[in-house]
Amino acid sequence: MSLPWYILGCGAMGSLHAAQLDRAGESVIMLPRSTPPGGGPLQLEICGLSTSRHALPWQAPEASAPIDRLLVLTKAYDVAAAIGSVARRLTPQSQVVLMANGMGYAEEIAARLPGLSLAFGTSTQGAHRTVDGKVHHAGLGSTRVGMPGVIDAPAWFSPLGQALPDCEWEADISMALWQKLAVNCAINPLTSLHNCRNGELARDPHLAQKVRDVCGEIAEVAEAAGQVLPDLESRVFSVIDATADNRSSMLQDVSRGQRTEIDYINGYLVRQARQLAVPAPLNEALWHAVRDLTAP
Ligand SMILES: NC(=O)C1=CN([C@@H]2O[C@H](COP(=O)(O)OP(=O)(O)OC[C@H]3O[C@@H](n4cnc5c(N)ncnc54)[C@H](OP(=O)(O)O)[C@@H]3O)[C@@H](O)[C@H]2O)C=CC1
Ligand SMILES: CC(C)(CO)C(=O)C(=O)O
Repeated sequence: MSLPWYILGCGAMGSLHAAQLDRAGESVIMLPRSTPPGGGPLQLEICGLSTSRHALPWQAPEASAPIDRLLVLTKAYDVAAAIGSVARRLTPQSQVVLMANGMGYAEEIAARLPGLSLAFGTSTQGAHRTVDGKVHHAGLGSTRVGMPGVIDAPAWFSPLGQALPDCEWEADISMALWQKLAVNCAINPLTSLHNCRNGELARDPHLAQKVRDVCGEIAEVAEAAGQVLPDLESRVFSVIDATADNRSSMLQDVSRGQRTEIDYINGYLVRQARQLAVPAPLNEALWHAVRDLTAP
């Protein structure tokens, strides 16, 4: 058996990934931020598109065992603090895989913990926590994992690639992350502000034009940052089609009055645009409008 996979962020996606690794026979150790009730193994029940039950070992973040393989599945705004809570257990040999939506948290980690080996994942699986404490597997999807500049999959990736459905090493992860950023920059704030499902962004001509305008701004910022994004608009519309019935994760956060990931989505794009002196007024407006929606 390979080294254990530690899971930081034991919510919907963390639980789903833990279950998929456990089903594949991998050793999994959960890192919940508070002690699970009863103190015994952490009980997980997955329902929906896949069903299984798991009793998984867990450790407090401040335990002392070194962490060799760490999968981080918190929200973007919690990534740096969550990794900080296990920083003493990480070594230059540790492999950290960051799976949150958005961009910008890698820079926060590099500033606080320079020298960590970071890989990035992007997933189109879907999951949410249910009121009775289960995790509903709501969307089959694929996962791409990679490290900037690393073309071939390193050995540590193999068990992860086999455990998660349709999970492959991505030779150009920077492009994949920019493409996912563009998808989230266009779909998430517009669906949140117009309280609509993803598909409405293609059906309503006014919203469809906004999607095109957001994509245009992103393509220019990305290009100034050295990242060409071919066919961006049609890729974003394909995701809108494929997820037409979804309520985006941001719309769900807004509906529950929870913090959104906007600072790491359109907010990240605008910070890049400012640094590169490229105008991005529409992304800036969307960033502020969504922040206003959830302002205390
Ligand atoms: N859900 C989905 O379908 C998809 C989600 N994503 C992305 O995956 C990421 C995770 O999303 P999701 O699973 O839905 O989010 P959840 O809110 O369900 O889970 C986040 C988890 O992170 C934990 N957490 C927060 N801060 C810390 C910390 N400092 N230390 C340890 N754990 C911490 C939370 O703990 P606690 O339970 O104590 O609050 C919670 O369990 C997001 O970036 C999201 O955009 C991407 C694709 C699809
Ligand atoms: C792809 C999309 C837009 C699906 O809803 C998503 O990633 C999200 O909701 O955060």
